[in-house]
Amino acid sequence: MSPPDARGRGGERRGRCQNRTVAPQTVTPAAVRPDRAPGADPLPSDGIPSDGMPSDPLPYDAILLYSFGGPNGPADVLPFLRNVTRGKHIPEARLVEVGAHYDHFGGRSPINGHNLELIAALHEELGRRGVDLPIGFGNRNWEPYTVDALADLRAGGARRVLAIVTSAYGSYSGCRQYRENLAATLAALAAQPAADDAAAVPALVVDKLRHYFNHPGFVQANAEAIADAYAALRARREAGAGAAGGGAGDAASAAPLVFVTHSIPDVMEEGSGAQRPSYAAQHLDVAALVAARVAELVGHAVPWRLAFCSRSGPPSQPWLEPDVNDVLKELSGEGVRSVVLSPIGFISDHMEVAFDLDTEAMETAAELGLTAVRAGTVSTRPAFVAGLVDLVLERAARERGEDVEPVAVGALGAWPDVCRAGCCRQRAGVDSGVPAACGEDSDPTEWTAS
Ligand SMILES: CC1=C(CCC(=O)O)c2cc3nc(cc4[nH]c(cc5[nH]c(cc1n2)c(C)c5CCC(=O)O)c(CCC(=O)O)c4C)C(CCC(=O)O)=C3C
Ligand SMILES: [Fe+2]
Repeated sequence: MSPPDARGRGGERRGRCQNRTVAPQTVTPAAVRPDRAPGADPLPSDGIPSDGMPSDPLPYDAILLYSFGGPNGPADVLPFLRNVTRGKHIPEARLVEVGAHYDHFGGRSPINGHNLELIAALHEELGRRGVDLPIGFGNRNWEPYTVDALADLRAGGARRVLAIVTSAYGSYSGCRQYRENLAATLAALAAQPAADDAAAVPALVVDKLRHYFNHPGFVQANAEAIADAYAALRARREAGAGAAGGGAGDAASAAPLVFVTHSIPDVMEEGSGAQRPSYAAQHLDVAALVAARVAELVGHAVPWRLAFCSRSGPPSQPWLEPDVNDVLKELSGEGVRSVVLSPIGFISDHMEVAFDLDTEAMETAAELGLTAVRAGTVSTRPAFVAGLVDLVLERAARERGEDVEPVAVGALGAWPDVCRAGCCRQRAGVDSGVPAACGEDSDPTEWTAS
């Protein structure tokens, strides 16, 4: 295997002082707590929601699971990559490199399958609460496309749709990019039927669910997945303890927790922080919460840090650091023998997780002689799914004019239902002029296809 520098990750960027580097942190159970009273947990650990959450979805008559998309077979890989990178100044060599990641997995991404599983789980949880809503599935970059999903929902009678974006955090990539694509989709949808009988086509209004990284369901599901990973690590160390000698279980307890998320360019990080705490600040907040909850679940403090993966763009452009592979080297240099990796930036095991973590970072760990266990994503864990349904019903209640407080944990507060003017620009302070739906700075006609 080639060294990490040859893979274009880390080498050229090390020591660049303008890069944002997130410092290592340690948290004990007492150090960081959710900012709510004990006993007021709206989501108990079994993931079954609290009493008192209304179960009326009106005014919404449909949900859209709105995601990134990924190739469904080898022939899709290059056209998908061209869709993703159009106008983004990603070097051609990077496209070839990323295309090869998909080749390792039969030319397909697991992302669409995972999103379909999430939809099934959402249907089940809604059903448990007596709610029957159609859920469409649409992607920004590949089939099934959002325009078809919304056209289907409209044909089925939907008039007001709540979009659940599969990105938990706010940044251009996880927020405004989705809103820009949605505005374009709604414009296309509005144009589509006009040729036949415009007057007969009802308006379709689409709202977007607020970011949910600091919702208790997301925090709880991540903590449970990490606690499972610590149990797996302990079992592995104990299985090897005969050869290695005593104390292996203790070594597993002390294993640091490395949270991993998608890197973004520094300018995008600045843009994400213009109206609300930035992308990196959101991750640091939720990481502290999750680590505190993990400490409760596993019964000991867990030292943690935040690392980044999946950097692209030219080497001259600074992106958030440190890279996960560099963090593994650093930990190894500090004498650490085992680690838990938690892909807290992603809600399911798609290609970034399958390749950048399970393949590449695991190779780095193996080279260093580190025992590494990768925690699961929130995926269809009950706490996460119930949390999303709570968020949908909570938003519906507010849209009906009811006085329902948005639920959030941590220090940053709930994200606004409607994005603030100028939020999550691609470059801090630069208005690209591209219309974006579902924001205070959106023209209302941009989230209405009529
Ligand atoms: C913050 C963030 C998320 C999390 C939020 C969210 O979930 O939306 C995310 C998710 C994803 N990113 C994905 C794939 C890709 N991202 C790329 C490129 C980029 N991502 C960026 C950021 C993010 N990306 C950025 C700043 C770029 C540079 C170009 C640009 O400014 O847009 C490229 C181009 C090649 C490369 O450069 O790697 C690909 C192929 C897939 C699908 C994986 C699959 O197929 O399973 C998913 C879920
Ligand atoms: Fe990406």
